[in-house]
Amino acid sequence: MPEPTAPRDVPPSLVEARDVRVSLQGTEILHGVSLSAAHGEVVALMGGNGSGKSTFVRTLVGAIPASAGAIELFGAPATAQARARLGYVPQRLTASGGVAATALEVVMSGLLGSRGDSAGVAGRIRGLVPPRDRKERALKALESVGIPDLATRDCARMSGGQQQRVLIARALVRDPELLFLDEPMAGVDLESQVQFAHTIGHLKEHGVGVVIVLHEIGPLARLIDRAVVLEQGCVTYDGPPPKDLGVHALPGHDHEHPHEDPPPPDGGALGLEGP
Ligand SMILES: Nc1ncnc2c1ncn2[C@@H]1O[C@H](COP(=O)(O)OP(=O)(O)OP(=O)(O)O)[C@@H](O)[C@H]1O
Repeated sequence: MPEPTAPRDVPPSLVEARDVRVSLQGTEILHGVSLSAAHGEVVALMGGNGSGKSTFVRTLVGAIPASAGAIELFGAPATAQARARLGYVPQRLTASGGVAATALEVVMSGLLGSRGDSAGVAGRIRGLVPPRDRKERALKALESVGIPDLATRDCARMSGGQQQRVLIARALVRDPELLFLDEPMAGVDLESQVQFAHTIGHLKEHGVGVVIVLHEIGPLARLIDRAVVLEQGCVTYDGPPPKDLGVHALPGHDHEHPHEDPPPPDGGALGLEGP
């Protein structure tokens, strides 16, 4: 008799969304969108303005309900407890929201209501982060995005790039296993982008999954495992980012470059149309 086959040790996807539909104010915005990300995988979510990227991310993190489809987190249907294991940096938010707060305070606010300690998820389930540990963890998170020296600086007096880093630190302080970032590079200078790429590389090495909305791949090129492209609420591409064609051939690249030849009428290698 043959030996029973041992189950294959395939780790579940950190996020698995299947045929997700979302309607906002009576209009269907997402028409059956699927996406997955595994441990250590960096997935770029791309597409033109209004294609549904932010709506999709907000649905995945539980900010908007899906009208149909399935969302699994860590191999099981998404629950509030599973969502506590996520990090999320929304689009175009200023770090302090106009209220005077230091970087340290903003990052520490990421721990309010979260459960955790230095033991990570296991600790999160055991209890709240003790107040005495919060400052230390917030400082470590600021260090990981390269701005420990700005800890006591008022966020309202920081540059856009610095504020963006504070918000990323606020997401990281929760020790997320899966991170959603909505256009974290928008309005951020090249130095900050390089620092940001370094942070993402570090997370990737530690098995964190990252879903990141991008228009420009920039310094992240070497870290991105897969690109998923949305067009009018549907996925039109899901595969490796084309390596040999450079940033300008990537889906979602909708900036004009007058010094370059116009894109081919079929929209290039991925069959995407320009703006
Ligand atoms: N609260 C809302 N109510 C109704 N429609 C909305 C709402 N939020 C977004 N939409 C619409 O949903 C569509 C997708 O918007 P979304 O912000 O998800 O696109 P996006 O791909 O993230 O765009 P961008 O690249 O400009 O950020 C757009 O047509 C937008 O007008």
